[in-house]
Amino acid sequence: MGLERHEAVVGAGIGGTATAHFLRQHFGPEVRIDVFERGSVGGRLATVTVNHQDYESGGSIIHSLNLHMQDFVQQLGLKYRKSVAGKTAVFNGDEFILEETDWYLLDLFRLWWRYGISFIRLQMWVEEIMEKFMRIYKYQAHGYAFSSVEELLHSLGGSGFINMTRRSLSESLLELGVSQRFIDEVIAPIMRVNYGQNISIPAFVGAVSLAGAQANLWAVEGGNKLVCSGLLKLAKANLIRSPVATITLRSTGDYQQYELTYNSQNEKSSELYDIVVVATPLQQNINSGISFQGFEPQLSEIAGSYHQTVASIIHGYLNCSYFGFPDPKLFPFSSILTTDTPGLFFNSAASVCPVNITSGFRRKQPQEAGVYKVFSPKPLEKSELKTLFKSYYSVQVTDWLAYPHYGSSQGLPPVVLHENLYFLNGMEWAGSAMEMSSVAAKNIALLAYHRWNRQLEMIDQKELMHKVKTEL
Ligand SMILES: Cc1cc2nc3c(=O)[nH]c(=O)nc-3n(C[C@H](O)[C@H](O)[C@H](O)COP(=O)(O)OP(=O)(O)OC[C@H]3O[C@@H](n4cnc5c(N)ncnc54)[C@H](O)[C@@H]3O)c2cc1C
Ligand SMILES: CC(C)=CCC/C(C)=C/CC/C(C)=C/CSC[C@H](N)C(=O)O
Repeated sequence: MGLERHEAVVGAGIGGTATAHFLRQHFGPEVRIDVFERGSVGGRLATVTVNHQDYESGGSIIHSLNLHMQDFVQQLGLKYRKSVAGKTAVFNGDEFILEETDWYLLDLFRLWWRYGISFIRLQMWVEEIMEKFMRIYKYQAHGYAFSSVEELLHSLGGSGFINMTRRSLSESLLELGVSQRFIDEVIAPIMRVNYGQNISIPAFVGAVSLAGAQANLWAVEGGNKLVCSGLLKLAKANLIRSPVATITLRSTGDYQQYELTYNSQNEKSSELYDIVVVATPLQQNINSGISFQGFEPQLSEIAGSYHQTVASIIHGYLNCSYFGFPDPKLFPFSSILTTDTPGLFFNSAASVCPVNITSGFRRKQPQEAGVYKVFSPKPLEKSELKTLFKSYYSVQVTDWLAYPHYGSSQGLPPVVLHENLYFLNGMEWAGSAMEMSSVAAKNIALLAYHRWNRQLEMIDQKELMHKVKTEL
């Protein structure tokens, strides 16, 4: 056992890089932090280049109340990129059933006319959930940690939050008094664009998705993945660009460490660590390539699968006729959502802005060649591309195992895999978003710190609302 503590993070997405940053914050300058990455820093935060400009192909939008992401951007001296306004419409395969106009009051009136007060009920529901969710920042600022996702959610919203990870969104909304028509025509299209899934997903992730459809969204100038490379630097972590193959428990007397093996320049290398955080999904269809050895009993397999979503970035001319607008000059929408109509081959299509918006930037008009992002459950066939686009210059396809296939697992995965071995991505099973991984990262750094120092009173404390009010 050396004097210097060694800590490893597997995965350099936003979850892994934020973990490295928070580990440094809590454990101080003395520890060595190695971050392993088998692909690109950023993971599911990635860009593709079209016509000399970069566009987000993975995680793209951030909520104005996502305070960890905000804090990272400020600490790293990065800039906010606000989205450029545009109008949205909902397409059912034949026609637009809902169209946004230039007039806010007219839109409100139309919503009321078609759906009654469903949209007000929904807005209040999302606001209430957001308000409770935001308690996490206070708890984490006071140093409290949670040993499971369930404990964390319970501390924020009691059994109500736990139930929301088990009940479907549609059931919860119907109970709230939201109409079936509103669910089919508004909620389902939002779930399709954000998670490529339907209204049977759990209510909690449904609420996260609805928060992601609010107006106050932003992104990082230059690309969201800049946060990941920035955090690695800020953490003074060593980036090891190799896939981790095995994590083996090694014991010397009472002292336990984890040996990580990896390939470095075609040679097998290994290193011992005191604390390890796995910051990548471990579900079978993701194929992380990590095997766990020497654990008695063996670590159980993490159940569930990840959902395929294909992001196609297309440079071309939208076929407005397909949407019932023979004259593209009259096509007013920048974002097209779709209903859950059998046979509809795409989830959404939207004109997108590059990650660097210069002043005076304007969206391309539909009669001009523009850059569009189409989300679909499978790669688009040539005939489907020709349906959506009159003609195109290029198509860049990123075939993601994007987020949990909600409903493919009962319960939420564990955070603690072994004494000092942690798993970050269980949090995505409550809701997958950059901020959820960041919250999980802060939680694991605090948890690892308190468990290492035997400060058990800082873990899974009850009545935190009251405690943080009375603490200095
Ligand atoms: C198309 C798409 C759109 C999205 N849109 C949004 C959005 O608008 N807003 C939002 O907030 N969220 C969005 N998300 C979700 C968000 O991107 C993810 O929740 C988040 O990026 C997950 O980060 P992570 O670090 O937890 O995992 P990942 O980004 O998956 O990072 C895991 C990393 O581990 C690496 N790895 C795996 N195995 C090994 C190994 N054996 N050894 C070493 N490294 C390994 C991987 O290469 C990867 O880089 C979107 C996701 C997708 C796919
Ligand atoms: C964690 C909380 C409280 C809020 C996060 C809200 C948020 C930003 C959700 C985004 C969810 C998501 C996975 C969106 C994917 S698609 C995004 C966008 N429409 C696109 O076109 O890329």
